[in-house]
Amino acid sequence: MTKLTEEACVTGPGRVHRLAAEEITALLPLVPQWTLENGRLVRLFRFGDYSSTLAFVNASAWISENENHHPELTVNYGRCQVAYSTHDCDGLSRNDFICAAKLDQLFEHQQGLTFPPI
Ligand SMILES: C[C@H](O)[C@H](O)[C@H]1CNC2=NC(N)=NC(=O)C2=N1
Repeated sequence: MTKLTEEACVTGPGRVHRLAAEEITALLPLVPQWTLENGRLVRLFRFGDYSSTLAFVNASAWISENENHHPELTVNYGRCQVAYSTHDCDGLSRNDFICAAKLDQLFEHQQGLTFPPI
């Protein structure tokens, strides 16, 4: 199996496979920080300040546009909840797990960045 972060989403009506429960169960360990909530794949990312939160939101938007796969975002000071589901199959698809893995990678990269005080 390839690494989820190295895969690209396959999108568009009729082109997306709706994952069965056992397929979801097999994929969840690959994104251990995410949980299933009301049929969506969800993770709460936390940040030290608002500008870091928005930096993540904007960087995640690049990934969403690049993959043509978009999450629900709930943004507050220091927090961004990301919730994936796939409208094209009215459930979860591999696209949700691919993008979740890419956001995990983005978050880890951002944590390693330090900016000089302005
Ligand atoms: C036509 C285009 O492929 C679809 O509208 C894309 C856009 N972004 C999407 N995002 C999500 N989460 N699910 C989709 O099914 C989806 N489909």
